[in-house]
Amino acid sequence: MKVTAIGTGYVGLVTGACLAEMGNHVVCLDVNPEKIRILNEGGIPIHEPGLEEVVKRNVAAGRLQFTTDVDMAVQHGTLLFIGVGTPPDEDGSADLQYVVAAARSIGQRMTDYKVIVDKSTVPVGTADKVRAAVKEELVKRGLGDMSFAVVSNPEFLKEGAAVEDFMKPDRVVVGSDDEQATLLMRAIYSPFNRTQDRMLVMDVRSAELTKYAANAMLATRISFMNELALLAEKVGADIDLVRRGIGSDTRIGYQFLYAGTGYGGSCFPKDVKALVRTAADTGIPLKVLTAVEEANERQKRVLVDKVVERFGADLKGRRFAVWGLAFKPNTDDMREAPSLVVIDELTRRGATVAAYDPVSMAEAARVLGPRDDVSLVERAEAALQGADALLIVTEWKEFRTPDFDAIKGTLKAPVVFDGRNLYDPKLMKALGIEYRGIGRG
Ligand SMILES: NC(=O)c1ccc[n+]([C@@H]2O[C@H](COP(=O)([O-])OP(=O)(O)OC[C@H]3O[C@@H](n4cnc5c(N)ncnc54)[C@H](O)[C@@H]3O)[C@@H](O)[C@H]2O)c1
Ligand SMILES: O=c1ccn([C@@H]2O[C@H](COP(=O)(O)OP(=O)(O)O[C@H]3O[C@H](CO)[C@@H](O)[C@H](O)[C@H]3O)[C@@H](O)[C@H]2O)c(=O)[nH]1
Repeated sequence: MKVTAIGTGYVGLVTGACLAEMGNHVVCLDVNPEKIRILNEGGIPIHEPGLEEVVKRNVAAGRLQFTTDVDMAVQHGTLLFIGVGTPPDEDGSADLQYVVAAARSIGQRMTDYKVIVDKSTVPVGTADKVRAAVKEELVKRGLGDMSFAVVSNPEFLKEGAAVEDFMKPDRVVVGSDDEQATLLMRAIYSPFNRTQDRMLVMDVRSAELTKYAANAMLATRISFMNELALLAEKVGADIDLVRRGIGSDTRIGYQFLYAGTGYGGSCFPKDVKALVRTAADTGIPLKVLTAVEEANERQKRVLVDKVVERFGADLKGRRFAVWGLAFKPNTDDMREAPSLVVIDELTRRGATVAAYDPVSMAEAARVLGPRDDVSLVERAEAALQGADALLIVTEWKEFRTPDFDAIKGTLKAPVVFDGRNLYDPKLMKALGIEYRGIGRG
C-alpha cells in the first residue's frame, strides 16, 4: 500500500519505517528540513534502539523516502498518518495547531480518496476538527464533494522500545465510522495481527478517549506508588517489597508500579494535563487525576528534599554527581525529565553539578545550554570526582552494578541518593555507603 507519514518524530518515523518493513511504500514528510537532511544522509535524528537498521534496510529497498515536499507526500499516500506534536497549550489543553495545519495541507492538495489517520494523541472531537479543516480546503478548491475518511488510530509505543512496541502491539485501536477506511486499516495492520486479532475497531470518540485513558491509568499507578513510598518511609516499610506484594495479585500486575523520581517524558505529563482540562471544560472534574498530577510535581522534588535533609538548605560550596539525564533509559529524550528539576533545585540552592548520561549528553548540552554551575562529563566515574554525594535519577543498565569501591573511594564521603531504588539497602550498609532510596524506611 502507499502510505504517507506526516511528522518524522518518534511516532511518525517509527510508523513509517515499520510499515515500510512490511512491504508498503512509505513517504515520510516533515516541515523541519534539518530532520529530513539528516535522514536523507543516512542518519537518525533520535536515539531509538533498532530504528536505524529498519530505516536503512527499507531505504535501500526503495520502500522508504524522506521529504519536505508536501505536494509529493500528499499525492503519494492513500493512507496518510498524522504523527505531529500536540504539546500542551497555556491552559494545559492539547495544542492542535500542528494537527490542523497537517490536515489543511492535505485538503489543499488531495486529488483522490484519502484515509487521514490521526496517530497523534488528540482530545475527543479532534477527528471532527480535522474533517472540517480538510473539507474547508476542498470547498475552497471547488472539490467539496471529494470523498475522504478521518480515522483515529492512537499510538501506544514507548520511547526506548518504540520499534518493538510497534512491531508487536498489545492492541491496535482504530476509531472509524467509514467502512472502506476500516478495511484499509485492517489491511495495513494485518502483518501485525497474524497470531491473534489485536485490532479493536470502535467509534472515533471512544478511540480518542482510549489513548488518554491508557496514559492516565499508567500515570495513576505511578503516582499511587510514589505517594505510598512517602508513607512507607515514615512507617518503616520498604516500597519495593510492597510492590512485589501487590504486583503478584494478577488483578494488579507488576508493571508500572516502580516508585521513583516522578514520571516525565513527552506524554504522561502533557496527556494527564490535557485530560484534566478536557474534563474540567466538560463539567466533570477528574479529581483522582488532578491528584495524580500534584503528587507527581511533589515527587520530582523528593530526591533533593533528601539532599537538603542531609546537607541543609544552603548547598553553596557543595558539588553533586548526577547519573542519568534522559527521562527514562534507552532514549536521549529529556522532555519533562525529572533530572531537570533535580539540577534546577540543586543549583538554585548554590550547589554545582557534574552530570553524566550514557546517551543524552548532546541533548543535555542543548537543553541546559552553557552553564557555570553544571558540567557534563563523559564518564560516570568522572562525575564522582570531588562530589559530596551521588544522585541516581535514571535507571540505565550500566548503573545497576557499578564499582561500589570506586564510588566510595572517589566521593568526598560515601553518600548515595538513589531515585530509582537500584541497590539493596543491606548491601550498601555492608559496604559502608550511606544510602537513601525512595520509600525504603
Ligand atoms: N513520543 C512518544 O513516545 C509517543 C507515543 C505515542 C503517541 N505520541 C503522540 O504522537 C504525537 C507525536 O509525538 P512525537 O514524540 O513523535 O513528536 P515529535 O516532536 O518527536 O515529532 C513531531 C514532528 O512533526 C513535525 N511536524 C510538525 N508539523 C508538521 C506538519 N504540518 N507537517 C509535517 N511535519 C510536521 C515536527 O517537525 C516534528 O519533527 C504527539 O501527539 C504525541 O503525544 C507520542
Ligand atoms: O513503574 C514505573 C514506570 C514508568 N515510570 C516513569 O514514567 C515515565 C514514562 O515512562 P514510559 O511509559 O515507559 O515511557 P513513554 O515513552 O513516555 O511511554 C508512555 O507514553 C507514550 C506516549 O503517549 C505511550 O504511547 C506509552 O504507551 C506510555 O507508556 C518515565 O519518566 C518513567 O521513568 C515510573 O516512574 N515508574
